[in-house]
Amino acid sequence: MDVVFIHNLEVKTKIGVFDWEHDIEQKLIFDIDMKWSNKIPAENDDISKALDYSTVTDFILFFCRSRQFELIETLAEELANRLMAKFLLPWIKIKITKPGAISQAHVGVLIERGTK
Ligand SMILES: Nc1nc2c(c(=O)[nH]1)N=C([C@H](O)[C@@H](O)CO)CN2
Repeated sequence: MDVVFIHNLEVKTKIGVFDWEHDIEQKLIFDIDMKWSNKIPAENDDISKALDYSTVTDFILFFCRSRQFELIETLAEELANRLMAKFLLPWIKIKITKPGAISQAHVGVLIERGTK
């Protein structure tokens, strides 16, 4: 399976279940893998046939700035739905890490949607 990935994407957004989190921005780190056939873009050396990771990144940044959730689970689910619909992705894996949440650990969620 071919993949286009965006790893270690840092985004500042309003996220969290507690009242004190509702008005501040916190850092999240996204690791995203998207199934995409890279053979045809490679054969044609043509960005229009590729899954453009710059365009996808811009969409993620826009989405995170325009929406607010309590759970990172909800953010992951909504983002997966939106990315699959907009870019016609058959499969996506999204990992979101919330580095400031617990000082002693890395915590977050990982979801996989679609058909591998
Ligand atoms: N599974 C989850 N657990 C927790 C979340 C979450 O989004 N998913 N969020 C919080 C708080 O917002 C926390 O990050 C504040 O530091 C707690 N647990």
